[in-house]
Amino acid sequence: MSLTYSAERQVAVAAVRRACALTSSVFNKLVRNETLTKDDKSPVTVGDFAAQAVVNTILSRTFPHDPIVGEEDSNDLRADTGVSLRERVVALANESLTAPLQPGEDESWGVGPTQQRTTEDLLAAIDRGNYEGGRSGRMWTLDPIDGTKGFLRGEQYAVCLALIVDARVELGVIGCPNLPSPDGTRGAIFVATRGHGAFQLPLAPAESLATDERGERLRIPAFTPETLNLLESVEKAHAKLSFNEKVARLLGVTRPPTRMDSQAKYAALARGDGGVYLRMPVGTGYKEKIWDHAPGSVLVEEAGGIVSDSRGRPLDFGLGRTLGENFGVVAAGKEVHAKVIEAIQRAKEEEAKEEGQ
Ligand SMILES: Nc1ncnc2c1ncn2[C@@H]1O[C@H](COP(=O)(O)O)[C@@H](OP(=O)(O)O)[C@H]1O
Ligand SMILES: [Mg+2]
Ligand SMILES: [Mg+2]
Ligand SMILES: [Mg+2]
Repeated sequence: MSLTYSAERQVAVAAVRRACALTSSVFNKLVRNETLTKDDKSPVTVGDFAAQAVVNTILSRTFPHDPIVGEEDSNDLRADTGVSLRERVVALANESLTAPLQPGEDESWGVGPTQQRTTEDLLAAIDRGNYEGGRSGRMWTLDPIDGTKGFLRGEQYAVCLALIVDARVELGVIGCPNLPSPDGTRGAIFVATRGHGAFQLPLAPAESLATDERGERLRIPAFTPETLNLLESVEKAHAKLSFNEKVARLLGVTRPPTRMDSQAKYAALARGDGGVYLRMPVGTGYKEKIWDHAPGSVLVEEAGGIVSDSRGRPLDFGLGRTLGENFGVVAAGKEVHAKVIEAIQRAKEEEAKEEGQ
């Protein structure tokens, strides 16, 4: 029987919930100069930095020896020009960390309000995410805001945290503050532990909810070509959407794709809102990051699906901060997955012919 990782699950869910509350409140108050452009030209906001400080601080209280592979680092905040940003990040992180005990939190796991932290404490907490990753041992991987561009547009984004042990993702938590539910509300949290299923929980649990709440179990349903559709990125620079069109046609898909930012795509797939997540490289040599796929992959696998690269090879989380040699990502239910891998091969042949003409 696989381990249940119940302490890790409790702590990770609590940390992601606190970070989601933080990012939601930041969005409503965000001003233009609270966003920086990183060296790779991608945006990062005070919300990304503060959420990483909060999650890493909470993780480090209960698991002080676990290394963390986090997306952000404090270099830009430490630079002189970042003074006001730095102060905002510190205030936001402290507000979140010192907030009273939340429903669903269990102090016996070391989860709950903490003392105010100094600026240096919080910058150091962000930099706890500097671990290089690797094949052996325990490590966490954190994307404090996945889909920063979606976050800035007021659309989908996710706070994503996973525990990886010996290169295998054992636990994944994805908080989606803006994800709509059929009942008209917004926000949900998705949790999966390897061997123990995938679940959806309320983002903000009711006061009465027991701390060991399991939530609603998720299973990917069966699809026909008529009910199938693709889940894909909003950002054209992140995935080759023209290739997705070819694959959809070869699969006989008639419904238009659902475009959404972040690992909310994996969450949507796990609960049956869309049948395939397809992400093909745009051809710039970009290597996918482990924090963009670790929690989503265990969630979909525990919902009965398969996650691989576009050639059908397993994603390798043991190569460091990136997925290294993997080429693209395909996530889907078992039957659909096999058909997609086949369709990708045919789409590649078509493409080669077109290019040869
Ligand atoms: N050229 C590129 N190709 C593929 N993914 C990219 C990319 N540039 C950035 N990304 C990643 O795409 C993620 C968002 O995924 P999606 O397109 O599914 O919304 C970003 O996460 P962040 O927003 O956390 O930086 C970033 O890591
Ligand atoms: Mg980013
Ligand atoms: Mg990301
Ligand atoms: Mg991010």
